[in-house]
Amino acid sequence: MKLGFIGCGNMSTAMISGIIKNNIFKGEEIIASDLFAAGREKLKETFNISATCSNREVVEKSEVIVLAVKPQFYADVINDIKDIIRENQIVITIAPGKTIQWIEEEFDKKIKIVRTMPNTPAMVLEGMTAVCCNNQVSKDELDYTCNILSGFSKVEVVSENLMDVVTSVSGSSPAYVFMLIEAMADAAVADGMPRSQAYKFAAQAVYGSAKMVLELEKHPGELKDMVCSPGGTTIEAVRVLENKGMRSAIMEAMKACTYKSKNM
Ligand SMILES: NC(=O)C1=CN([C@@H]2O[C@H](COP(=O)(O)OP(=O)(O)OC[C@H]3O[C@@H](n4cnc5c(N)ncnc54)[C@H](O)[C@@H]3O)[C@@H](O)[C@H]2O)C=CC1
Ligand SMILES: O=C(O)[C@@H]1CCC=N1
Repeated sequence: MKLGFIGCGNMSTAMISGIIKNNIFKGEEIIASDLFAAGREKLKETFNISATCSNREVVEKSEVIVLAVKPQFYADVINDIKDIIRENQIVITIAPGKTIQWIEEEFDKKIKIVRTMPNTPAMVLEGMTAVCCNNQVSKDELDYTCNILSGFSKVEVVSENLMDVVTSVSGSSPAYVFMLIEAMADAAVADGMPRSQAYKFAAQAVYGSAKMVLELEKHPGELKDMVCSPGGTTIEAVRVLENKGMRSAIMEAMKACTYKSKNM
């Protein structure tokens, strides 16, 4: 097996889906484990991968292993597999707050660790993943890992001290954006638009706006000014958003998120 996943939840599903769709690996080259049969059977049927209840089997059979369980289960999972992990295997972590130093200490041996922070837009192949690694990982091995991650996301190598900020700005941020879309749709519904149409209009506006920032290479403030006609409608909305503290609310929320990631 090329790739193994421990945990068959949301992130594993998103990652495996993209990796197979983009022909990085075939289903037959992937194995995944979960304590619960429902999760692993679903992945097995959907992607034609191998599935097992044994985390140790995943480690025995895989070149690269993704630890895709919640952070509070990392210690137990590592404890279960640490005696059979091999020096030539790469361990990919995706949990917030779990530093490379903490992971090395839990394994208690020299292993290759690539710490990452992906996000759920991976489900539609539009993820964003930050990556850093320990010095057991060679340049070629890091490139190989980044290529796997590129199956479902854009990938950028960052220094480890930015990983908590990454959690806030891309790992968790889809939740804030969904809240924005929900609020926009609620307002449209309040003014008479059918709900399904409201989600479509709100989501397409967010999607197109994000695309403008990425592709036009203009400052977001300039793009905002292009929408605001003098004496027009948009500046009225902007005035109310400033008055209600939209920017400050987002900054405070993200500071709380980063703090939590640092102190998990
Ligand atoms: N959901 C998100 O937006 C993101 C999540 N993450 C991180 O990814 C990791 C996975 O998150 P999700 O996929 O959302 O969680 P999830 O709860 O959907 O999936 C985790 C899976 O692990 C299984 N599991 C629990 N203990 C296990 C054990 N001892 N052995 C084998 N399997 C076990 C659970 O049954 C579950 O199916 C977490 O560390 C999370 O913080 C990272 C970026 C984004
Ligand atoms: O909420 C969480 O802890 C995870 C990490 C990033 C997104 N979800």
